[in-house]
Amino acid sequence: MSESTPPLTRIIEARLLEETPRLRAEFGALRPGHVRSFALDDLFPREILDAALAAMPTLPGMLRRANSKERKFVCARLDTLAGPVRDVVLALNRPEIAAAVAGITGMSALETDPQLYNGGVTCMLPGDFMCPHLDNSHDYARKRRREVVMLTYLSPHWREDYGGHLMLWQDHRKGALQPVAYRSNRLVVMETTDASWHAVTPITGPMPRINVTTYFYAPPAIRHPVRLTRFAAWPGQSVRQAMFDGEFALRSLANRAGARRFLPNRHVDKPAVGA
Ligand SMILES: O=C(O)CCC(=O)C(=O)O
Ligand SMILES: [Fe+2]
Repeated sequence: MSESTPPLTRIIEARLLEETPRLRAEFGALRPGHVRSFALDDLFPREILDAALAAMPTLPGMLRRANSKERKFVCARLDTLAGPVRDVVLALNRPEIAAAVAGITGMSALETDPQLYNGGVTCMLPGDFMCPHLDNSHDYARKRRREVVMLTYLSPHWREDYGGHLMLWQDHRKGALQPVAYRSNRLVVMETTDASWHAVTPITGPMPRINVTTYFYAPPAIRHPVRLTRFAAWPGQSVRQAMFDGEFALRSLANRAGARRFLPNRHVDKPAVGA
């Protein structure tokens, strides 16, 4: 831990380190048909959580993604976040936290992403959801493979019957479902492999579901084919499945043809961490 470690990072790191043996057992070893994950509760002291919740961006300041695959608000610009929220985002995206997560998951080295590509604050409203999907596999430059996603759940007083739970499947068509409950002040780490399908069940409660997303990456020397984000329908929805498969095939084709170079990127305009 260096001199410049933010105090909030020290708090999160301490929580991870004090529960490492339990979390290591929960994450477990590679097993066919299983997505490895762990959940850590009571992450932040009450006053830090309250300050962050009170300073959340308003919905007009966020970007709406609403289609048949997902419905959510995301904040793509770190510099628009109020201090207490930015502090939380930055405290999580630190090498000390990546190292603690590496110690739990057994991954040899995990790196942070100064661009916070696809990361930051997400807000889902009643009725919002994310269909089963595989996240895309790399950082923005496609130099480093994503190893884990870290989800920090913040909304207070969440009840089980409010929905918004994370569902994991090793293979969305065959594997057994592994539910991970959305709970206030809970941190969830999940491996991001070619088979770690996951979804967020529709929000049925009366309040927004707030989450901070952080990704950790393997060092660039570890090569792996690029995978784009891929959605699947909920089991039994065959028409929607065909639609999603068609859309994925088109997107993959456009990607191979190099279309990405001509598309605007909503993430690179974020200031680097510490800048
Ligand atoms: O919010 C969650 O629990 C998961 C979010 C997710 O899977 C994503 O943003 O790709
Ligand atoms: Fe995801």
